[in-house]
Amino acid sequence: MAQLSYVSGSVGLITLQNPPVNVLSAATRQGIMESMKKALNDPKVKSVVICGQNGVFCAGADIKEFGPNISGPSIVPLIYDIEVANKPVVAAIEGSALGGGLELALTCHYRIAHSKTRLGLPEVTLGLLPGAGGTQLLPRLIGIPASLELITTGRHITAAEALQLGLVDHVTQSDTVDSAVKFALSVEGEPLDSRRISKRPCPHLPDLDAVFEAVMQKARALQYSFFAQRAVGRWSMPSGASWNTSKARPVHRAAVLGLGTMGRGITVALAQAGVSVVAVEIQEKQLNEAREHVYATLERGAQQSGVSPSCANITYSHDIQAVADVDLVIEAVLEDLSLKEKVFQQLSAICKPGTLLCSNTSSLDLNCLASQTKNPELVVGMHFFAPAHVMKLLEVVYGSKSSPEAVATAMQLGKKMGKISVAVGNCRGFVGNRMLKPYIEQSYFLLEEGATPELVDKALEEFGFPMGVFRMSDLSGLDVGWRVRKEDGLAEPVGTSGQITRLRGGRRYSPLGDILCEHGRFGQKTGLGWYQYGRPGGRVAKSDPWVFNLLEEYRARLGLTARPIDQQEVLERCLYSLINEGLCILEEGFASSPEDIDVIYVFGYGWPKHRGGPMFYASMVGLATVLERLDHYYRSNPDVPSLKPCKLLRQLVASGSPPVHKWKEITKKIQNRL
Ligand SMILES: CC/C=C\C=C\CC(=O)SCCNC(=O)CCNC(=O)[C@H](O)C(C)(C)COP(=O)(O)OP(=O)(O)OC[C@H]1O[C@@H](n2cnc3c(N)ncnc32)[C@H](O)[C@@H]1OP(=O)(O)O
Repeated sequence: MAQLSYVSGSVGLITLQNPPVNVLSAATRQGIMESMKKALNDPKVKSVVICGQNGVFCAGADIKEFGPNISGPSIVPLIYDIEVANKPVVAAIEGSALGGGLELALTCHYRIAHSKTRLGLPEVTLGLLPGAGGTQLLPRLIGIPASLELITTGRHITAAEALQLGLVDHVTQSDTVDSAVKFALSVEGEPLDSRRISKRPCPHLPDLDAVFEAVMQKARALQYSFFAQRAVGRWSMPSGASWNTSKARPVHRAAVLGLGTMGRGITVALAQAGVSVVAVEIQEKQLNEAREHVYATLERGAQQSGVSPSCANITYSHDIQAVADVDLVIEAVLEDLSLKEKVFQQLSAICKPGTLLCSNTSSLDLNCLASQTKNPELVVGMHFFAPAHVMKLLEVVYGSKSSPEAVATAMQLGKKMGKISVAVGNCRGFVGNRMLKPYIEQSYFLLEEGATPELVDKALEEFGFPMGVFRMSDLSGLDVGWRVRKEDGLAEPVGTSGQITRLRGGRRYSPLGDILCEHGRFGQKTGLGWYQYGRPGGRVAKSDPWVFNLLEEYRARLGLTARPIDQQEVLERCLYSLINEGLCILEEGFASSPEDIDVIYVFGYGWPKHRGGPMFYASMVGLATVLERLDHYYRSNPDVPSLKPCKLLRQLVASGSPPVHKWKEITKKIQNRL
């Protein structure tokens, strides 16, 4: 299970031999112990290299051995013997060094890693803590903050990151064992005291309490998120109706109308949930493409999950009459009010009595759609997020006439589809997209004032978003928002000369996004947006000098002087304006609790889970701080209403900034007064 051989005259090479990933079984530990003893007692051996067979160093403890009766030698004396050895011991790390495998490497005096190696302490993912020295050695080598992060998340890191952290001494692209042997030869006879990690002092941190507090905050945010996720299932409506008092109807057969990207994803999600689906698309070509796409997606999903595909659950039609006998219809046609109104008139005439009519609209007024039907109480929004069969979030939107039973049914169906469903009121953009508006608006204003897309995205990505606002906009398509702005009468042609106006209806407006669209730059789909992607459909964002020139010319045309903008300003302006909008939504009663908003942001908009969500984050930062910063920015930007702190924020601060779960009392008081 571990073999000692001799190489290059004076190097004892110990090879772990426990395929496939050289776990530290009893026999392997025994083998390492005996080989080590032999090598250290052999006067010919001046240094030792430890490596793993078949390109893998060691994946840690043998998980199969876990239990009350572990046999074989304990790991602790084994690692102690390596560290106190009077000959240099070098770990030749390739493949994986995980858990006990990394701890074994940490007891060696030097670590040489191949560039493709992954390292980590994943014990936490198995409900354990590193017990073979990792918690003591790692902080002494790479410091407390980085160690805490690795130990509490179990994250695997690359060799490059390990080198940067000081976890390994050298990274090689060539043969790892050869490199380690050469390295061992070069350090033979050198003093080893400074190489014994356990002898090093733990690095002193002046702000140790703050570091631990930050970790505790993360833990609090994750615990909050856990309960928030469960709380949203206990939905309620301003009328007082709730999950407690409303019964969902069974949905055995559903229809999806319109088989574009969203309709296809919804069809897949329904079929996977075991619901029989009638998929309707009036355009023959689009219908055939959708059928193939849905089939392929279901096949792929079945292969991954090991269950049989649910294609038999779906029938396709190009005739809207096919929806006549379903229990529920989800309309997913183009985002065009007059088209959707017509569809709702037709559905109301065709469907059997009692059929629930749902719209996947992301922004249109649900009441307008409901007013086209004979039974507006049966109309609700089911706002899915793309790709609909993957994304966890579903906003269930109730209009002014939606019945509690209709909401209960949509919530229940969402649950059956594996979604985290949140019931929200019918305001423009509902909850998620409404809050996104000031966030995007601020990012444009920051560009006007001197920032670059890179600077803004970096700040947001370091905060924890998977993508900054510009990268995200490029991914979702810049033309989508442009179409809405044109319909709203906001986007006007800018051209290359003449006056650019930055005011619309008395409030500041940035036409930067419109200018990009006028140049045909719609984001990844056209290969050009805020970044360049090499080709239409390209995924890798690269800085684009064209955008920098555009920003310079734009500022010059408007007489704006670029100023330095730091990450803190980016975060404060983008995040606090988004938070402020969320508080307005609570104040107006379109979301029933801060947890609803937080769950929407974590599961639909990439808000980092360890920061709880925008409402929880605001309470962590301190509501008084958020208020003070918004006041500050609003004073210097009085034409930007989204920076004006809302009544609820002022009221919360005046009430001593209570914790999130107590906000409801204050929201109720404000709503009663309205
Ligand atoms: C005495 C103990 C001293 C100290 C104790 C410290 C605590 C620990 O070490 S806890 C264990 C920590 N390690 C892990 O969590 C690693 C888990 N493994 C992996 O992450 C991956 O397997 C991998 C090492 C990254 C390799 O991935 P891949 O190449 O995709 O192969 P797999 O199919 O996942 O694995 C191949 C084969 O090996 C089995 N296996 C992997 N790790 C372990 C393990 N730690 N214990 C037992 N078995 C392991 C895996 O089940 C596969 O086996 P099959 O029979 O083919 O299913």
